[in-house]
Amino acid sequence: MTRMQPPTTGPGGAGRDDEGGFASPPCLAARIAPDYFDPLAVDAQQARDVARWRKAQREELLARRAALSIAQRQAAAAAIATALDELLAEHLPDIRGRVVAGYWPIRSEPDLRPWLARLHERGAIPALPEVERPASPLVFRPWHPGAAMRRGHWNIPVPANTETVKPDVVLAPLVGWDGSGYRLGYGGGYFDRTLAARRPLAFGTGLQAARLATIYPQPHDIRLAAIVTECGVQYRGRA
Ligand SMILES: Nc1nc2c(c(=O)[nH]1)N(C=O)[C@@H](CNc1ccc(C(=O)N[C@@H](CCC(=O)O)C(=O)O)cc1)CN2
Ligand SMILES: Nc1ncnc2c1ncn2[C@@H]1O[C@H](COP(=O)(O)OP(=O)(O)OP(=O)(O)O)[C@@H](O)[C@H]1O
Repeated sequence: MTRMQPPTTGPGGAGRDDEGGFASPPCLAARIAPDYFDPLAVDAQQARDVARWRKAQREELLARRAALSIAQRQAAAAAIATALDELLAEHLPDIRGRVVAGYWPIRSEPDLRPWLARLHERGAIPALPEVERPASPLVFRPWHPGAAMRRGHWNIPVPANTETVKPDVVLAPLVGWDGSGYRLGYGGGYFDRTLAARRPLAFGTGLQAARLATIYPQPHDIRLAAIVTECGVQYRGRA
């Protein structure tokens, strides 16, 4: 995995190589104990620089996305849904009984609820994520069109039921993405924590215009299985 410095590395950041000085890098540690995360395994200055750079990128990408028309967003969502069908057919030809986690769109995210509704008709079990506890992995609850909802963390609507399911596939909405399969989200680290704890197939969904040269992957960032935009499948990981 390539680790790069952000462009704004300050004093004490560039050239230091603190990674590898610990017996167990955090990516392996997370497999042993999913909640384990060692902030000392990365250079503190570099981690701060990356966090600052990501915050600025998020703001710009979110502002650009918000400026799109509803028609542009709907066209993008329809094209993303077509590419997702292609990916699902490759990975899970029989979708019946499989749990597919989407998301309830916020902040101009492509609305893939119609796609989830079609999967429901085909016998799959759609699910939506919920932040049940801050700084913990997401939980997933079954959902179907018309299901009763309530407001969750950040006011995001979540299914009112208290059941939890284990997704076979998880859609991870992208604020930004890069050609190596890495994702920039809203900065809570929720998807990374979720994917570290369990390994469902994770497909990133977002706009082509949200592509960055790199997101400067950090030890906690987990590569997605695929990235899908309105231009089709943009990244495929090795199975
Ligand atoms: N539609 C949708 N639902 C989703 C997600 C998503 O990305 N999209 N999530 C995907 O994970 C989860 C919610 N993610 C969240 C991510 C960050 C924060 C949050 O509190 N952000 C802080 C900034 C954090 C920081 O920069 O340190 C904030 O904006 O104040 C809340 C929820 C679950 N549901
Ligand atoms: N596996 C993990 N264990 C503990 N903390 C983590 C883990 N993954 C990420 N974090 C924390 O979350 C913070 C935010 O991570 P990051 O910038 O990658 O968020 P994001 O992927 O954009 O957010 P989200 O997935 O919620 O949309 C990191 O600085 C890190 O401290």
